Amino acid sequence: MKNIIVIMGISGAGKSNVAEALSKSLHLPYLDADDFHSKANLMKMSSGTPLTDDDRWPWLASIVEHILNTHRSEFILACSALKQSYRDYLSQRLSITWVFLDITEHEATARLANRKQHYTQASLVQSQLATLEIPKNAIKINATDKLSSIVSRIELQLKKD
Ligand SMILES: Nc1ncnc2c1ncn2[C@@H]1O[C@H](COP(=O)(O)OP(=O)(O)O)[C@@H](O)[C@H]1O
Ligand SMILES: O=C(O)[C@H](O)[C@@H](O)[C@H](O)[C@H](O)COP(=O)(O)O
Repeated sequence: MKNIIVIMGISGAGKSNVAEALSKSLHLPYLDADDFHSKANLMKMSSGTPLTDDDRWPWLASIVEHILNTHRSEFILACSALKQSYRDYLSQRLSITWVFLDITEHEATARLANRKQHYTQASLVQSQLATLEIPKNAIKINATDKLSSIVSRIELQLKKD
């Protein structure tokens, strides 16, 4: 099975930033689940409407298919993976190490309000937190630490596992 490190958490937790930095540090390819959303999903999120399970299943399926169809055997993936059922689905055909970026509503809302050129609305943070089922089997990281400290901590934990 392909080995994937998934950086998960709500919108604004820092998934894309952390996944990109970790990918550089570990010299592994990086994928962002954001790039796999359909136009309909993007329009929904742009208008501040939360996605439903029905919106997310085909999206998650397309990510798995993409990974299985590439020749690389290891990836870093930034993906919200908010519910345990989504994580179970991704784990069916991929061997996954989970990294959970933990962030408060206040901090995530402030970050999204400042983040430019992105479709996600800060108003989605509440529904993202309501949907989030905190993983039990993840490397848990305080998302407000410095990016370099986050990357070092993840690398340390990966060595222990
Ligand atoms: N560790 C961090 N410290 C401070 N700001 C951060 C940190 N990680 C991410 N950010 C900022 O927070 C915003 C959201 O980060 P991003 O990686 O896009 O999150 P996500 O992919 O989870 O939505 C961006 O503007 C980013 O620059
Ligand atoms: O499952 C979802 O509701 C979405 O995938 C969401 O969690 C994701 O976070 C968006 O793609 C926004 O993108 P950012 O996470 O990069 O803000």
